Amino acid sequence: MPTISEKILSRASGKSAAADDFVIADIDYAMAHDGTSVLAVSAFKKMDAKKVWNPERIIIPFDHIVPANNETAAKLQQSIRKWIKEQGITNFFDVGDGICHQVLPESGFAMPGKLIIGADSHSCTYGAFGAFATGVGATDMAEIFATGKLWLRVPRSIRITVSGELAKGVSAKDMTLYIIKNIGADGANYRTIEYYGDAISELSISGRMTLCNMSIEMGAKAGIVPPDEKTFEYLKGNAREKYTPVYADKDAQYSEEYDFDIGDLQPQIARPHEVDNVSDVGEVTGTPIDQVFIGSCTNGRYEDLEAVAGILRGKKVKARTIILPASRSVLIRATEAGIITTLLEVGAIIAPPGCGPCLGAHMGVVCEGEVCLSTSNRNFKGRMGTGGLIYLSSPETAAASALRGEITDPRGLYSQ
Ligand SMILES: CC(C)[C@H](C(=O)O)[C@@H](O)C(=O)O
Ligand code: SF4
Repeated sequence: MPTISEKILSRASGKSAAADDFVIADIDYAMAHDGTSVLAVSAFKKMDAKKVWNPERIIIPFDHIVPANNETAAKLQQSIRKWIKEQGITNFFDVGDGICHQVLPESGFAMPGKLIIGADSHSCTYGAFGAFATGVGATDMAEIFATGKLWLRVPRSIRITVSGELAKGVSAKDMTLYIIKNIGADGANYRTIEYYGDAISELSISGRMTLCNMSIEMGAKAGIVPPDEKTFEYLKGNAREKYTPVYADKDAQYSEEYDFDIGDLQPQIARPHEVDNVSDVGEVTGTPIDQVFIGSCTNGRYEDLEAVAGILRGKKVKARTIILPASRSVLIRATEAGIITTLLEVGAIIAPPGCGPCLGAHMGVVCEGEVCLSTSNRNFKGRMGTGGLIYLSSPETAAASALRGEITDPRGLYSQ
């Protein structure tokens, strides 16, 4: 009996497909950003393709190196803007609009039951809305641009059930890091993770995006939260088109099943240089930090900035603190709520929406020996600058640590 992936990929390929089958699927939406569109367009041209299959189903947000940091980036971005015009692609989000994985959901492209492919590994974020969404390389994207189709092996599925209530100061990111610690960085290779349980239902849409976003950090092809009232509420007046929610059958076959209880969960930290090198914050408390980065497609949303401002309000940061809201609309909302003023007053730097320091591109690159606490999703060696050490945490832990200039447990900082 089918899982969510089997159902979505059966619908998209027009045949009844089970795990391990190969299918050629029709893509609902395809995304490439400034980084990968350059390669995808070059492959598209090499294939001698002339016109994209459907200019309305291609989405191109510029987010990785925005605004352009040098002439090379400016030139590449110029060439993609030109191609977008030639092709009549309407869903173009230029510099400053935000990170692809934030912009797509905000713009109503991430819908239950859809098959969404992005030329970016964190495209699995859209699983937070019940879509089957995954990342591919630029040449696969070129094939989609040309034909609207992609071959896929239908993934086996893992069922993860999470129960219990998160304590104050402990959030979706801690839950996510804890799951990664237990599953391991390759523990879900080429699987779809389906997330269930009261702790998942309790998560906000933003929290579900954090969780699904990091499914790739366990090797997963996709991570899906079955859609519920919160999903439908978010999509009201926002969804691009009609959608049909897809759920697994009761007796669906899972390759592995895991149960977690997060009732006693402590804030979690991923230590350098692996995402699954996770411990309770208590084990690293007091580690001096040079920089705090709050942002990325994992934790740069309004809810994250609100949590950070709640901890920092009226105080002063000791570590340099760089904040990039995930999108223009996050920045507008945070501005209107006074959060941006609060963050500026505490001594933080607000940079324009985009990926920025997350991948060591610009606006917060670290050097040899520097320690950065980041709310992003990867702490690979050298990612934010050669020789830099990256710890990953929740926005709450990042804020508390910024205040002290060392890794700090955020619990207990609330009513001071
Ligand atoms: C640049 C891009 C291809 C890359 C990805 O696919 O994930 C980036 O977004 C990242 O997070 O490392
Ligand atoms: S914010 Fe970071 S992880 Fe997300 S898409 Fe950008 S570079 Fe990749």
